[in-house]
Amino acid sequence: MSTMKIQGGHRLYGDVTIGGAKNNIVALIPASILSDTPVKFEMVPDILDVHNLMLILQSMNVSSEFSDGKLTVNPTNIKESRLPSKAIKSLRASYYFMGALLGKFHRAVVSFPGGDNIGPRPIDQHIRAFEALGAQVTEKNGTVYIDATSNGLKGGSIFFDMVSVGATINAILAATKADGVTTIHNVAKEPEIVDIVSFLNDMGANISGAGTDVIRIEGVSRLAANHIHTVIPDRIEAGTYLSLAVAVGDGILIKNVIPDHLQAFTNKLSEMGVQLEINENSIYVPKSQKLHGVKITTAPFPGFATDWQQPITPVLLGADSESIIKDTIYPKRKMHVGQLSEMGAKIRVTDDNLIVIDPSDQLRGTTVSAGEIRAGASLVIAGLTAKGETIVTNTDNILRGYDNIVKKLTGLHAEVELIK
Ligand SMILES: CC(=O)N[C@H]1[C@@H](OP(=O)(O)OP(=O)(O)OC[C@H]2O[C@@H](n3ccc(=O)[nH]c3=O)[C@H](O)[C@@H]2O)O[C@H](CO)[C@@H](O)[C@@H]1O
Ligand SMILES: C=C(OP(=O)(O)O)C(=O)O
Repeated sequence: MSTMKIQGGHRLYGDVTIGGAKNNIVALIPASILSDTPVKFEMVPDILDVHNLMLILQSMNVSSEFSDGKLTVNPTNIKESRLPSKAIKSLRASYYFMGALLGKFHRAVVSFPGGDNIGPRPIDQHIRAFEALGAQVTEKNGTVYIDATSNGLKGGSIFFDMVSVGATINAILAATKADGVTTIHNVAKEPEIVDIVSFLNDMGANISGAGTDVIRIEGVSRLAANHIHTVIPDRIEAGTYLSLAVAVGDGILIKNVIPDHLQAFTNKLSEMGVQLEINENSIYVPKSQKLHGVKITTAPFPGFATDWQQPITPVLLGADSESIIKDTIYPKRKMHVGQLSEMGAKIRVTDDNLIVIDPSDQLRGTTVSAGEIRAGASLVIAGLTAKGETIVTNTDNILRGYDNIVKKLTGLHAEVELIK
């Protein structure tokens, strides 16, 4: 595990370019095994999740090459094989191989995924989707066995109990090559879902309704990549740099963003009193003046993302009144709270799982641990605002999903160092 050393208390300035979205590429890579030809992506973030997905591909005899933000995946010699459980457990999105392998071979054997420690993360809705398509699903010793080889994979109707990004994408991956028509109700509408559908349709899939509550899929037998697919900008990384810019910036331009994907976040910043300059694909954050406390309730897209609640917390510590965060998606997602308290933040969790943030004096640097990716982002921003040195341990959790973070921070004149 690596460690990050931060010398806090300096104002930051300049510009930063947002990379491709983690939650987009981690679905696109498993989806690429459905193709009958090599697939190319650009604007691929250099994050540990991508490298671990490449290891999983390799175990299936799928070659991949990654350099300079360009990734090629060649699934033409794919073989069914045992997937490496260490890599599978290193990230959440390895569960997309369930849907992708089911679509490709009509069966899949995949261990339970890993990912962030943010409270219970069941996969019952994914399983419900596979069963609705005719698969039999069993679980033994932490491994999920999904099999539709006896009667084939057939289109069906899927009704989700709750809106789930992962279950929606897994259902799409499985149904794309199933026999007949599938309708999926109560689906997630995140931009990453709209993009994966556009990637699959571009290869010959027949999927409509992405971005609405119901997706309809007419199965096809062959997919072939015709174009290089560009990964969409990471709206969570953008929210992280927006937070940093408000917390400690003297004028920061955030480039390569889709402002529409950020509306819930930028609206909250405006409500706090931040005067953002929102352009077509960039946002300028001037030095902030007085900030007001706000109430935040996380929700599925287009609501305020759960993945933003921790990065925005150090900004709320600098407000002139109390703020309250209610995470409806992951009510127990609070790994940053104790660590921020160690730095002197006035922050607490109530019995009913609200995070209450009071105006706090200047934080002080100390050693804290990045319990998960967004808690880690929160601590990095806090460390940049704090007096003295902050050591963030367990930074592999941050490197799972933040592209070139040290380079980007030093580009903004931060004093940050990664110790491997
Ligand atoms: C790789 C990826 O894209 N990760 C994102 C994805 O995770 P992920 O896809 O795992 O999250 P979901 O959208 O599935 O989870 C939403 C809610 O549904 C619940 N649920 C989900 C599936 C299921 O079968 N049963 C069930 O009860 C979850 O516990 C959670 O409370 O969406 C989350 C919510 O926006 C984000 O925080 C993650 O960054
Ligand atoms: C929860 C997250 O990631 P994952 O689903 O990959 O664990 C996240 O990106 O904030």
